[in-house]
Amino acid sequence: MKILTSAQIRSLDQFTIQNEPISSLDLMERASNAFVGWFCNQFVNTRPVCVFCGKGNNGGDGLAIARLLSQLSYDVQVVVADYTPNASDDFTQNLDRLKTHLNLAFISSADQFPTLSSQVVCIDTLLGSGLSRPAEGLLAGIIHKINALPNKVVSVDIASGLYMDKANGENDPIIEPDHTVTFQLPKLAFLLPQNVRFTGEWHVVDIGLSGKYIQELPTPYWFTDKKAAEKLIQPRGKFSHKGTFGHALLLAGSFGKMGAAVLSGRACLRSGVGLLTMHAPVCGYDIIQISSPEAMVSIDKNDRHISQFPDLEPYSAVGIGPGVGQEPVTIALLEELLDQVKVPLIIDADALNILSSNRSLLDKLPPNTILTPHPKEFQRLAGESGDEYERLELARDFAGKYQVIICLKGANTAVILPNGEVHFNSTGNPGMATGGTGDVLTGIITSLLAQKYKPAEAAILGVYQHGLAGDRAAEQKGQIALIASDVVENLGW
Ligand SMILES: NC(=O)C1=CN([C@@H]2O[C@H](COP(=O)(O)OP(=O)(O)OC[C@H]3O[C@@H](n4cnc5c(N)ncnc54)[C@H](O)[C@@H]3O)[C@@H](O)[C@H]2O)[C@@H](O)CC1
Ligand SMILES: Nc1ncnc2c1ncn2[C@@H]1O[C@H](COP(=O)(O)OP(=O)(O)O)[C@@H](O)[C@H]1O
Ligand SMILES: [K+]
Repeated sequence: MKILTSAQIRSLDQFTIQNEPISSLDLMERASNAFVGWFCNQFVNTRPVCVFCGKGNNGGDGLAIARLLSQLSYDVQVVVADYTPNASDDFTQNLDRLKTHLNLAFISSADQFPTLSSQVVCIDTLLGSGLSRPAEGLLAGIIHKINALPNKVVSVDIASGLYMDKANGENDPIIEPDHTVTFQLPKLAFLLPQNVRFTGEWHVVDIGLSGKYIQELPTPYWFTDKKAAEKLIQPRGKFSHKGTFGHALLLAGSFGKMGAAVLSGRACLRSGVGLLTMHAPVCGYDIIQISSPEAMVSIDKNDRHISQFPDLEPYSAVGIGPGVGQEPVTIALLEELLDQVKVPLIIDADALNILSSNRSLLDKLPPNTILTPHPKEFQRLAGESGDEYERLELARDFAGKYQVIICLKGANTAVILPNGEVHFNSTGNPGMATGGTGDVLTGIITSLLAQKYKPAEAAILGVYQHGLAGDRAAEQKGQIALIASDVVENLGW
């Protein structure tokens, strides 16, 4: 799915209105119906509702939603923030449709904020995608009052006061909803951890905006949903054999960190590779042979750290990093590997830290190498950034400069391609914030690279499947009990 800017959404609304064609009032009705469909599944009609409306089209949605909910026997109260004499046309028309039926108040001061029982569900339609400056005055006052309530709050399209596609100021008044129900497409703001308070759980409802026009609109930002991910999976042919699915080489582990090697090796095997060879220091031999009988082992001359790699000729992809440490012998190995490797490569964990402290190696990265930093590793690699929008830009610059693919890990891991595209992941959960889950991801992506998935596809699909396995694991064990091995065991293709 694409993620568009607020300006693009505006032009998409306009295109749909002109070309479907549909009147903007009817489109508002459709959007409001889509919201009400979601709302009725979430809150039964014994819950009273208070809709807070601005005077733009988001507020127009609010008025239409109030009418539709009252027709469904919800007890509905409407509060309009009278901050401007200028209301949008569709707001005014919806006000006419509503006026006579409902408990409706215009307020011009936050002191007139109603007293609400804690059962009341607040629907926030003060400001939507048209936000052009931080909320202030009356709107800010109402936002603060709503945020101070213990009540459930649902924002329509986007929390009032939150920009869709750029950073807010630290003290901007913004609604802190329990849910956001957004129209048609996810918004960039929802995908960045700094906005978590201002999104709650978010949900996308279809309002039938032109799919053809969405296809035409250029954007660097994408959201990898189930449909997008499943399209990337290559089915296995009936006459395929293990040679069809490549031979992966994983360089991983050191004394005390052989678990990282085992986790990435098992994830690699569970992701469809034909053959796997794991290269490890002497201390890892028994551990790998016993824990991963399906893998072959190549043993280093060094007891505790890897210092060499086998002849690369048989391998179709190489993964390096999980648990390798940063000993001088391993730094030398990485340099030699970068000089020699001709097949797709993924670099993770300590191998990334080696790149950060030996920056001349960055110029040796083969094009389309995949780097999988968590935020701290990314900061070591690329430097500080003021906020997460800036960090995204930094990552795009870095990916372009070195022609590499960056998987910036976290909730909604962002896969950033050399051409500047950013693909946000839709799977995964906080149960995965536990040691070793990153090693699992490295194994999965190494496996896909060995099977000749294009590096960009291997990164996007690998990140998706990793999160999906984490979600399945969390269903079984719960998020708190989840460990990295559970992610491996729940890989399913
Ligand atoms: N036909 C359409 O365009 C559709 C629009 N829809 C709704 O319309 C919303 C966008 O409507 P609008 O563009 O009217 O935007 P808003 O409802 O966000 O209202 C913005 C209006 O207030 C002004 N404004 C912006 N920031 C302000 C601030 N801080 N303080 C005071 N005034 C401020 C703007 O100049 C603009 O006139 C969407 O979020 C969505 O809810 C939906 O009904 C779907 C169809
Ligand atoms: N809150 C979260 N929601 C979704 N996924 C998460 C969350 N926290 C961590 N993860 C995922 O777990 C993995 C953690 O990787 P990493 O930090 O490298 O761990 P380790 O080094 O211990 O293996 C990443 O793939 C990341 O996307
Ligand atoms: K809103």
